[in-house]
Amino acid sequence: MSKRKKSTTAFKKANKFIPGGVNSPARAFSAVEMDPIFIEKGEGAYLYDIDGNQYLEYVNSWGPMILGYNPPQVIEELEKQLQLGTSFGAPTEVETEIAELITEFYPAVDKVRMVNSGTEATMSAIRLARGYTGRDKIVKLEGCYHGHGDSLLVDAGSGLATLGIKGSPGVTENTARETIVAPYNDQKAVAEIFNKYGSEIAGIILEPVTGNMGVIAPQRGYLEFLREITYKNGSLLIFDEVMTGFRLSRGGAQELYAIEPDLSTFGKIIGGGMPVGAYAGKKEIMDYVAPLGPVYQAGTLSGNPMAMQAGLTTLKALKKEDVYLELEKKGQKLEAGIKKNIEELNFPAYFNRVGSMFTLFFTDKEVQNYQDVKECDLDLFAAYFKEMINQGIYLPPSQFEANFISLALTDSDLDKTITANYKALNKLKAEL
Ligand SMILES: Cc1ncc(COP(=O)(O)O)c(C=O)c1O
Ligand SMILES: N[C@H](C=O)CCC(=O)O
Repeated sequence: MSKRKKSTTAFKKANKFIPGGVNSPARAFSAVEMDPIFIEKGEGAYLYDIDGNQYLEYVNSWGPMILGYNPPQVIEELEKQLQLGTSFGAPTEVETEIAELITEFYPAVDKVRMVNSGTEATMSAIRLARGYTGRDKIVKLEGCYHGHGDSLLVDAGSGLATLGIKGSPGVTENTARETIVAPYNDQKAVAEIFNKYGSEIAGIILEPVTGNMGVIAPQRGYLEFLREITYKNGSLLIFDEVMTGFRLSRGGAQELYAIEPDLSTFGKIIGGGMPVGAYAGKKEIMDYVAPLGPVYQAGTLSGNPMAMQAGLTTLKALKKEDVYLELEKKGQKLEAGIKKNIEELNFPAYFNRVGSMFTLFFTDKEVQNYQDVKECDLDLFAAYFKEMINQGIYLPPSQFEANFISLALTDSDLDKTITANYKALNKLKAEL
């Protein structure tokens, strides 16, 4: 890998004017003790930095770029919209079109409210759950990340897990007290919380398949259990599908596991690479939102036409018949290759994958919850990251994140990744 001198200079300058030099902590490369790489452009499965280096990449802008970078059909629609105007603060037909398309694939969804980020989506869903049930408490699961809304910044994954931040100053004790945390995949812990607080719980929010502590699938029966206990206690089940929506299947994790939540949140893919979020659910609950209902939520740029066009075009591309089969095939190939490497080298690593999301955990144990991820060898992860990036493979720079497979990846890209993975593990094995 050639030098990254320009990135280093750009990072130094950015640090003068931007806290930590980045506009989101997950980008800072803190856990891998490197300077972040400054990007010039993306094309298909590749990113190009300002020094002219090319990277085969698995971050997908943290999930949205399922079609790869710069998909021509999305660019074309964006260019058309650009000529018409970038924002009107008034309704456009494309907002209804995308909402209708979402309801087509999500039987649990009758109505959709668009916002500008996943954070806004989960924040608004929590407010709605509280307003609708007339209750204050929320249950969240350890290691799940739902953006940076106050109520959900407790034992969260992603950047907070990467930086070892348990909560955040600025979130009042009273707010944090209303959020009760349980370990992921632990039915007993949730049952105990409902035994104690059942009638006070507005809802439980979770990533149905986690990505923000790395990829972990729900154990058999776990989501069914959550559905039943919320139903019995009059609480809402909220699936945060910001990452998994239109990613694990067209109908997200709720289709994959055949569970209908009361509220769903979306983001990432539904904006096709433009800033977006959405919360959605059955008519009865969604009609509780203003202007029909008393729960207030608004946004100057909500339903922004550029974001809606990029999102709608992306979702239309994902309607094609074999798209998810193709993603699954790519996932299977990568999984088989990496697992073979681990086995051949007898390397202490554990591979989790659901559809086009995967994580290689640096532990010899099965990974089923946040505690298991925290016990991974994070130094070994950092060393692996460096070996991969030096071979031109750009992975998420934290053990507490998911890798994403895009449709732009070719067989030869996947072979290249498997070979790089072998070389990296082989080198690290010699140093263990
Ligand atoms: C599952 C999940 N929920 C919510 C969010 C917050 O989304 P955003 O970063 O767009 O605010 C993210 C990602 O950051 C996420 O992965
Ligand atoms: N894991 C986060 C979202 O999915 C990463 C994005 C961010 O916080 O910048």
